[in-house]
Amino acid sequence: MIVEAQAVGKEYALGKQTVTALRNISLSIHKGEFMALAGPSGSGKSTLLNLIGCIDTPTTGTILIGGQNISGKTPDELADLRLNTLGFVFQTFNLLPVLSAWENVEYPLLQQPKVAKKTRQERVQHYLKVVGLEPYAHHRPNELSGGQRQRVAIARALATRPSIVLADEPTANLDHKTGEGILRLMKDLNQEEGTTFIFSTHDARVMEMADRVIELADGQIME
Ligand SMILES: Nc1ncnc2c1ncn2[C@@H]1O[C@H](COP(=O)(O)OP(=O)(O)OP(=O)(O)O)[C@@H](O)[C@H]1O
Repeated sequence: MIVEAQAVGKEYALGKQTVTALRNISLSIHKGEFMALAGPSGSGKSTLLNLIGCIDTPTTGTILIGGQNISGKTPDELADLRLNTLGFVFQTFNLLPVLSAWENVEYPLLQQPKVAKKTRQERVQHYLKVVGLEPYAHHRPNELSGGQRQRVAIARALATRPSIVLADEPTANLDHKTGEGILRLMKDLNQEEGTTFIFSTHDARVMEMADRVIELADGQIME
């Protein structure tokens, strides 16, 4: 199993109140799975992705990534895991506005000292090509369309060769045709490189392409 959640719960403190976002989630994800998390708004999809992505920690229960319990890890070890094992595509893309498409994709690679300059440049070029953005390498995010920005974010998430890509609503904010292209691209990478994909979605096309759809409601997995 590449990802395991064991009886995971997550509560947020909101003023004096406690919001329960996830309750008793147990889930195993195989290496190479193309998996969708579905469910209504507020059902806990983003929360679960953030926990698997080590961006946040569960209130109760355990998450294992590649067999390793992440709650025992130091902040440095978690940063390392995020950098080397996980790729994250956020709904808002989170590109750095002052950097070009090329530099945005290169950025996480600069933090991998083991990747030599030549390899780094080949990787950036390769992934920009994979997402069809070679001609836009020197454009900044505000000089790109929404779909193009989304593709830069995907190239950036893939360039570090993560074994797991987490994507929060990868086709939201995109027109039908662009969304279809992005999905196809992710499915091809899944099949060619064996990358595990886990995404949250409301999109029926995404669910159709998935190997498995897990349905959340009110912070729980529906049977
Ligand atoms: N930082 C936070 N503080 C307080 N409550 C939060 C926080 N983040 C999420 N929640 C609450 O946790 C629950 C789950 O939210 P989450 O964002 O995981 O849902 P979602 O299924 O991803 O929704 P959507 O489809 O609208 O993105 C919601 O009730 C939400 O209001």
